[in-house]
Amino acid sequence: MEKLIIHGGRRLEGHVKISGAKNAVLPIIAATLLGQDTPSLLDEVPALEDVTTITEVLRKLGVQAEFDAERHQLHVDASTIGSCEAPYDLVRKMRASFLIMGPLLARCGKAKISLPGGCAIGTRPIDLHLKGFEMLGAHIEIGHGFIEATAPEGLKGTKIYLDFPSVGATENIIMAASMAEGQTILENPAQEPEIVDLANYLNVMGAKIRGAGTNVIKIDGAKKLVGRDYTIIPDRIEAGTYMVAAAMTRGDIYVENAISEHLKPVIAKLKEAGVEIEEDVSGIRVRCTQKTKAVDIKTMPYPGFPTDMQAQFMAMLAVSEGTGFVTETVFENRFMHVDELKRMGANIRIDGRTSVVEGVEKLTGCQVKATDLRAGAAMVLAGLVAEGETQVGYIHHIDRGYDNLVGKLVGLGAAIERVDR
Ligand SMILES: CC(=O)N[C@H]1[C@@H](OP(=O)(O)OP(=O)(O)OC[C@H]2O[C@@H](n3ccc(=O)[nH]c3=O)[C@H](O)[C@@H]2O)O[C@H](CO)[C@@H](O)[C@@H]1O
Ligand SMILES: C=C(OP(=O)(O)O)C(=O)O
Repeated sequence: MEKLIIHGGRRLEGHVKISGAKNAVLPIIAATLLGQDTPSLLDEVPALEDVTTITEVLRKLGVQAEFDAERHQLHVDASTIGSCEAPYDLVRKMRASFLIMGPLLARCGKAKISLPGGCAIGTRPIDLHLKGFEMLGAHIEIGHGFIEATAPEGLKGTKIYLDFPSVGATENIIMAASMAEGQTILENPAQEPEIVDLANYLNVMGAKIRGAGTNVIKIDGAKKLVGRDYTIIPDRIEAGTYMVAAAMTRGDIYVENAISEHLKPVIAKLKEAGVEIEEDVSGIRVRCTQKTKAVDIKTMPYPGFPTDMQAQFMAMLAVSEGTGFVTETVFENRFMHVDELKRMGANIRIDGRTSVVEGVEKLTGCQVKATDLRAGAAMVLAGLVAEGETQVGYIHHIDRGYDNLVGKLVGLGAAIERVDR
């Protein structure tokens, strides 16, 4: 089994370059399905397992898709689509595969996709996606583990209010509505920077989307969208993870490409913890000279504190001065890392949706597992400051979302290696 072996206690310093955002590139790759006539060339595509998986999904649909991981470029020619069906083996690997439903419905008037199922962090239903498709005029049938959506007469623009600002539902609805007849008004959508990136790409393809990033999005359906070149935004969660690494190791890291506008709650909380932050147009410098102070965090949809940074902050709080409260409101079961951190000596107790983290003097290295992607990142961060050796297993979760994690950390002076034993 592949593992990461970390020897803790090294101060991290230097430059790290942030890759393109996983959560922007996945919906954008799904959106390439809408591009007729000309191919799309996507730039700054991170080399991640999730990118490989969604590229395979495109190929299963009969679309030409080539990923050049060295150049970080993905070439997609969706001028013809051969199939509208996504099988379980691929959707199971990555829930974001479900994002092809909106584009397929818009482009082909039908889609059959395996039900994604739950995952470690929660049941993650897709009711809001389906409600949106139905309001746009699609007929939905569920059976034999598949969801089949059809709209033989095409989709029609309408007003849709989302009960919760779901990121995936917002993306799927925008993509479906971009080729619907007439106007769609989406109220209470997600406002994440990745939604704005998707809308920008769709607009470059010929869509008419206004208001992405605000609480109302208006989409005027276009007759046809064409493939276009596009560059993906930097990954704010990857950036935030290295910022926490600087804070925990009392290091000094320049996080190149990080966009401070996208990281406001993370920056605010790091400053509150006593970390020095300097922002400029090319990135963010993070310096820490003392033990961090405990802070409280509560995850919320954007622009609130991101749930995808909760586990990494928990690792930091585990070795901070004082007691911090971590409240998770977005996912119902995103505390799997607590037991793993406890194995390393952390003092954490869970009380419903809140974890109470009492900082300890030191963590000690041991064998732990990455129970999900960000839990895995938290284990690596804890390993960077733990006494002795930490072995992190189940690292396929980490490969889903961190491009060259080991290389980037080694470049900053960490003692970390990937082994297969
Ligand atoms: C590929 C991608 O971009 N993944 C991100 C996306 O996931 P994802 O798009 O799955 O997250 P959502 O915003 O949809 O989910 C947030 C909450 O809404 C619930 N929900 C969602 C849809 C639905 O139809 N019904 C429903 O109840 C979910 O179970 C969850 O509790 O946003 C999450 C929240 O910021 C991030 O943690 C993920 O990294
Ligand atoms: C939960 C995450 O991703 P996904 O929605 O792809 O599972 C994440 O990026 O932390």
